[in-house]
Amino acid sequence: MKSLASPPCLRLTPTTRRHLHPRQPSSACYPHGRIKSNSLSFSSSASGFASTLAVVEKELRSSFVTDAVRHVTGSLMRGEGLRFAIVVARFNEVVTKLLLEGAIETFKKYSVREEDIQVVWVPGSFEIGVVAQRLGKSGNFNAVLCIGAVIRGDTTHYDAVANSAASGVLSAGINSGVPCIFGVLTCEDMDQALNRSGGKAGNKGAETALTANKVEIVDRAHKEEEKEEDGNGGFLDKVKDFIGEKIEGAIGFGKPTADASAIHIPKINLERADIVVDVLVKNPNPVPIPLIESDGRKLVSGLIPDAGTIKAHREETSTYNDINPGMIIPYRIKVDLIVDVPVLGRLTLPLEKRGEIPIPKKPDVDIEKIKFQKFSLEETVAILHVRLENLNDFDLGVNDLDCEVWLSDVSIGKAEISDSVKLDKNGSGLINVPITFRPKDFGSALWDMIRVQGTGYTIKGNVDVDTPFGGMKLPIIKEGGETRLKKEDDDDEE
Ligand SMILES: Nc1c(NC[C@H](O)[C@H](O)[C@H](O)CO)[nH]c(=O)[nH]c1=O
Ligand SMILES: CC(=O)[C@@H](O)COP(=O)(O)O
Repeated sequence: MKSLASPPCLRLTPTTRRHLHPRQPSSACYPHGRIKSNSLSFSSSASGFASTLAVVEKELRSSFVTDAVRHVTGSLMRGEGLRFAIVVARFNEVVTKLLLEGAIETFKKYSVREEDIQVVWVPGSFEIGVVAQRLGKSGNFNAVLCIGAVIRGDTTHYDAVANSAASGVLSAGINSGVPCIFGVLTCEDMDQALNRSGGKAGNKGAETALTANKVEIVDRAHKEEEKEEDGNGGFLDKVKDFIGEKIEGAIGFGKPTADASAIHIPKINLERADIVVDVLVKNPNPVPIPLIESDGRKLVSGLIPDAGTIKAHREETSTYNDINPGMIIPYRIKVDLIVDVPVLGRLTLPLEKRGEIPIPKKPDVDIEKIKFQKFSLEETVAILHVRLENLNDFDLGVNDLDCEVWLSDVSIGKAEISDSVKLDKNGSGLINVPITFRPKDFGSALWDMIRVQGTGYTIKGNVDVDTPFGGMKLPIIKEGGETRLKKEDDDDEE
């Protein structure tokens, strides 16, 4: 069996599902200034965390330091619109404060807006990873800077803290899908640390900010998103889904869904089938979302919702050779709709529908008899009693019939009906087709033939039928049949 690879015609009918998630105040999304503890994703529901987290949360509630950020002004270009979190260890604060200042100074140079920087203090470098991960997963930041200073003491404690900080930051990046930049100094002594926090070896905090602000970090995140739109369903797919759920829950932006809700076949014959697909796009967001394109083929574009229905811009034709009555042709429709959702960004909504189109067998046709109502050389009016037999395993509704009729070898004219008749599956039905002609035009042969009681006939034409799969025009033909000729008042039941 062959399959129609793509739909000949797409009609897309998106509908709306609005206000499922009431919009939250925007501060929940982009907090700035002194932040209320409930505006973060940290919550008391995180009871599964070790007691260290309780310490961290206490720190968080009491110690969001944003005053320093408030002093950051200016507007360069590159970092505008990027959002960063900075997790800073309070341990060795004399050093970490300088590192933080260096980081913020650098953001300032890169035009990151103060309201787009969130500073979170944690007790020590050991706690940085867990908080960085939660900030990364919040979906609110392009990158998370991790700042700390581990300075060797007398015991091996240094190694434990330094290694844990490094692996914690690494895990945070991997688990959240958001770059977590390692800005934790690991020094032999305080001198080394001060040299690296604005002293003669520079400021590692500033370098960390630079790394976070580097275009390739942000770009890399975008590229990964694009890859995800290929529908690979990889790691980033999951991350994005996760973020999507979080954001949906938190601020009301959610992933739209698309489904092929109905398939119509408005026209089918032995040469061509038109398939129309109704696509239902549900937009759970409180704002319209732009539908960018579908499958790179620009089938549709517009806002969902806007006026309600978005029409497909083009048709596609697939050729399927050797269509024969009685066949069942499988089809598969595959379209990727791409939408732009606030906060979540570009999402691909893959759409696939499979089905089967049966090609009906044309009805058998027979002129059972021809009854003459008016009988003269000038004008003869006859009723053709046409029996149609449905050879299919489904009902047919006959809506229209047009045909040309030959008696013997003489074409007596065209006839049509616009009555409806239902043919049960494998059943038959009778249609009365009126026809008017002038025997005079056909010479005496036809006239003689009409006067006898039976004759050969040919009928050719088309019937418009309704099937469970849509309306179709089917050919009818009967060549050289035999029929009885009757006067109107003759006994019908004979
Ligand atoms: N010694 C250093 C620490 N130690 C503290 C730990 O980071 C952690 O807060 C504590 O063990 C509770 O879990 N932290 C640093 O940042 N730098 C150090 O030199
Ligand atoms: C970096 C540290 O772990 C340090 O503060 C611990 O010092 P000590 O090894 O002397 O206990």
